[in-house]
Amino acid sequence: MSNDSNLLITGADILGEGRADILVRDGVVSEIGTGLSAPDDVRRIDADGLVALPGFVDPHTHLREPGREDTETIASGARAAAVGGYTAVMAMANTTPVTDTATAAEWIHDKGRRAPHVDVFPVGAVTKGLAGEELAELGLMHRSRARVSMFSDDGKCVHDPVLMRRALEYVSAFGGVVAQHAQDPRLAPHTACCHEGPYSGLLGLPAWPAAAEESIIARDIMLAKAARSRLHVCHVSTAGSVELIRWGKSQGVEVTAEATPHHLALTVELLESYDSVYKVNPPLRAMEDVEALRAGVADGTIDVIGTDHAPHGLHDKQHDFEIATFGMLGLETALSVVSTHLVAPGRMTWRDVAESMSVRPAKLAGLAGHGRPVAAGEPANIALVDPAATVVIDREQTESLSRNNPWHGRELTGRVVATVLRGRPTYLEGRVTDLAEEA
Ligand SMILES: NC(=O)N[C@@H](CC(=O)O)C(=O)O
Ligand SMILES: [Zn+2]
Ligand SMILES: [Zn+2]
Repeated sequence: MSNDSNLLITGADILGEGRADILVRDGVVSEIGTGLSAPDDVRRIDADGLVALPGFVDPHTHLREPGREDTETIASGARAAAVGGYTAVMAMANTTPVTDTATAAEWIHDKGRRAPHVDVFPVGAVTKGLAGEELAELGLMHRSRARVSMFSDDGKCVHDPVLMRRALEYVSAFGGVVAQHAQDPRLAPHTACCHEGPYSGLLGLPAWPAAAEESIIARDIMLAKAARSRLHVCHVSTAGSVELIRWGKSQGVEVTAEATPHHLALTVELLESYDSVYKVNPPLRAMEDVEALRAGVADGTIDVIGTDHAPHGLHDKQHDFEIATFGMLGLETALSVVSTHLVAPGRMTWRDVAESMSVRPAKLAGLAGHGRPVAAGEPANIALVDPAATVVIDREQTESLSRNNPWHGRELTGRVVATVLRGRPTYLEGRVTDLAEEA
């Protein structure tokens, strides 16, 4: 009887550094070499011309379950993740109800384990109900079955410095990390939706100044330093933020940072269309910010690339720009955007992509079975990428339940061809694999 987690991948270019076959037994890489063979009943993937990378780990995904299952479920988000080459995703806490208790975290964790296409891990809220007033049960979430070690009020900023300090101190006891959505709510209130600069004036849209992000990052770096704790900065968007993080690292502060594919490629000029698909938090910035983010990713100041996949329904997006919801899809297109804007121009190697999309996000979130090298003895979590393929993105061709795709109609270079989770293909030949929900 054939085991569906046995696999032979032939002729893959591992990290873009040399061709080899990859033999998988019982979900684990058993051998890497040339001319490997396997019994006839073992599934084969011909990876001629494809680059093999460790399966991607998204440190920042919004699934909308529980609460808005019309826009994304754990299962649909998991399928979209498989299309994008992901084998693990961190599910943000801003669901309804919020993931702010051990019970809620275990619910996501258990449901995530049954989603067969990707490993889903809950992020815990920092404050109860994301209200920014009282710490959530951080310790209980960590000691629960879900073993939460990453905490975030993402969507909202933990703006009270005393609360932020306590959160950092609290999680340092168990090596946890606080992931901050850096937005000072006085400098950039919820109405702010356009990068402050010539365009906010020209378009007459409420301005979101760079200082609203940078002042929180500067403050949090000082708090993390004093607490000797770990700070992660979500979706960094300005050149000044990159400078601050570079400085924090040079001081030995344990600060990590994330950039999204959209902030690495798209700019504020797109808001001229008033198309709400471009409305996102933090907002699309100027080209000099994009350049600084790219340089930050290339030199490792920005540790990880996170999608901030944020599905929204038509009814929430189809409004005037100022009242539409914030956020854009990202899981299915992330690799293609990174390949087009960073790998093809020579700013990043495939090894660098493996670091920022798999190895470092897994470390950040404390995931043991992910972000491991493609090597014998390691779990067979692998993304196979065709670096030469060009794709024209079509928002209707998606596993997501939402359509707020800012890449619609754009041509990108490089795409995921297959995703393997513990030896089982979750995505192959342009299709998500039929896998039964686990019991
Ligand atoms: N990025 C967004 O614009 N939206 C996110 C929240 C967030 O990441 O801040 C969402 O949950 O929709
Ligand atoms: Zn956010
Ligand atoms: Zn987010």
